[in-house]
Amino acid sequence: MARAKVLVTRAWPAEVEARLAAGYEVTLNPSDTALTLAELIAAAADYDAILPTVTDRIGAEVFAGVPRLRILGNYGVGFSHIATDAAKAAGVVVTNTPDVLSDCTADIAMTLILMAARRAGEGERLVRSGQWTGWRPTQLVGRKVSGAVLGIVGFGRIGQALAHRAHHGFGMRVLVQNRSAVAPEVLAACGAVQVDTLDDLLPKVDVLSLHCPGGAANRHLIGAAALGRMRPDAILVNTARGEVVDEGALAAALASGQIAAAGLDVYEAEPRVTPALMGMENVVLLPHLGSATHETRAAMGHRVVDNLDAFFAGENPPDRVV
Ligand SMILES: NC(=O)c1ccc[n+]([C@@H]2O[C@H](COP(=O)([O-])OP(=O)(O)OC[C@H]3O[C@@H](n4cnc5c(N)ncnc54)[C@H](O)[C@@H]3O)[C@@H](O)[C@H]2O)c1
Repeated sequence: MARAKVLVTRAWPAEVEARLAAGYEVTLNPSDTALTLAELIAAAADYDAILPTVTDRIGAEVFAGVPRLRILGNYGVGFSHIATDAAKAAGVVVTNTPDVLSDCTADIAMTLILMAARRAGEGERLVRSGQWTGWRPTQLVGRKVSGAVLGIVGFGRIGQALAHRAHHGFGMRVLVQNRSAVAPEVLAACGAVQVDTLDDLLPKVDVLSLHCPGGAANRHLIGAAALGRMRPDAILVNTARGEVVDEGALAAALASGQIAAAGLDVYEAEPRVTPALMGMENVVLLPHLGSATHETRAAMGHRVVDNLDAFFAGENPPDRVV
C-alpha cells in the first residue's frame, strides 16, 4: 500500500522526524519559516496530512477546494490558528498535543510572574549595562510573591499546573475563573477558590495569569475595561494566546499606571510586539517559549505521530479536536 504523503511545516526534533520518516512519505519544509496561505492551499491539494504549528494560519481557504488533505496533526495544544469549522465541513480531522506541554508552559508562566514581581529583567539589564554601582536598600524593590493572590483565567490543564506551582511551591493564594464549574476536589488540590465571573476576579488579584484558549470567542477578553478593573499594583501575565489581550490597551494601562507590570510570552501579531511595550522597563517579554524544552518538543512530536498512526490505522486519533 502506498505510504501517506505528509508535510511537516517547521523543523522538528530529529528523533521525531526520523520516526515519521520510517512510516510515511515525508516532506520537511527546508526553510523552517512559516508557510504562506498559497503554499498551504497547494499543500492541501498534494498531501494526505499536514503537520502545522501555531505559525501556520490555516484559514477556511485551505479547505475550500477538493483537498487531498485528510488530517491536520497540529504540533501544539492551542489550535485557534486553524479554521476548525471549515476543516470539519470538509471532513478533515484535526488533532493537537495536550498534556505533554502543560508543565513547561506553567513553568514559563511562573517564570514571568517571578520576573515581573521581582523586577528580574530590569536587574539583568542593569548589570549588563555596567551601570550597577552595588547593593542599595531602595534599588529595584519589587513585590513579594508568597501570600499574593494569583487569579487564573481558564482552569484547564495548564491553569491547574500553574496553580499547583504557585500554591504549593510559592505560597500564593489562588482564585480561578473558568468557563464551567470546576470539581471541588480539583480546586482543593491546589487550595484554589473559584469565582463566578471575570469582573469578580479582576479587582481581587495581585497577579492575573491567562490560560484560556485564543480564537474569536476570547479575543480581547482583557481589554481597556478589564484592565480598568485591576488594581494599580497588579501584574498581568499572558502565556495563552496574544489575541486574548488588547495589546494597545495593555500598553496604555501600563503607561498610565492603571496596572503595575506585565509578563508576556505571546503577542497579537507575532513576532511583532507593540512598539510601546518594547521600551517599558516594567514589562517582561519572552519569544513564545511556553513549550520550548527539548523534552517537551520531542514529546509533542511523538504525540502528533501517535495521532497520525492511529488515523491511518483506521482508528479514532486520541487527541482529535474535530
Ligand atoms: N505560550 C505557549 O507556548 C503555550 C503553550 C501551550 C499552550 N498555550 C495556550 O494555552 C491554552 C490553554 O491550554 P490547556 O492545555 O490548559 O487548555 P485546556 O483546554 O485544558 O484549558 C482551557 C480552559 O480555559 C477555559 N476557558 C475557555 N474560555 C474561557 C474564558 N473566556 N474564561 C474562562 N475560562 C475559559 C476552558 O473551559 C478550559 O477549562 C491553549 O489553548 C494555548 O493557546 C500556550
